[in-house]
Amino acid sequence: MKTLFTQPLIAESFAAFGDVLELKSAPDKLINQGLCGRHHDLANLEFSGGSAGISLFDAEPRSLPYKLEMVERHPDGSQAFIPMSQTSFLVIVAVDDGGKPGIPLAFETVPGQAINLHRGTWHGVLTPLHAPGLFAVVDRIGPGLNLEEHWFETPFTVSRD
Ligand SMILES: NC(=O)N[C@@H](O)C(=O)O
Ligand code: NI
Repeated sequence: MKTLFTQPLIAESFAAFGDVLELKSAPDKLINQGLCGRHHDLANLEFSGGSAGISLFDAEPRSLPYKLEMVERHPDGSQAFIPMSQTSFLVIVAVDDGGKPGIPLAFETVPGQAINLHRGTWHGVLTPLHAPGLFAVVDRIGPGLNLEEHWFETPFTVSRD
């Protein structure tokens, strides 16, 4: 099996695939009598032919090295994974190469980071690395499957080093 080595999740490296949700160096605006900093409008959300929904995913934590067998994509909408606890998780994405995913990239988040996958981005399913694997997920609610899967002929091994 080919090995994919994880890299830290950095907004610039991830920009082609999605948005990294994290605090800026300073808030865009102070609100609530100055007691809250608003870090404003951090993600590009799309819900073609449907509407935005918020769900809770209670996912089993995985560990590295991780066997990556498939990726999927949602042609009609974006999908955000927002941890409900200060934990890190694994983010797998891949470019599209003529309707199939290219060689995936593996990112590890740090606590305090969340992601929003752009509409149609090939990605691994939600993959916590620690318990609790509780996430809020913002994605499209609407008609149709909005899901395309790709199972690799040979799985990849995802490793930290
Ligand atoms: N299928 C589902 O709701 N979740 C996946 O889209 C995923 O990316 O985890
Ligand atoms: Ni998904």
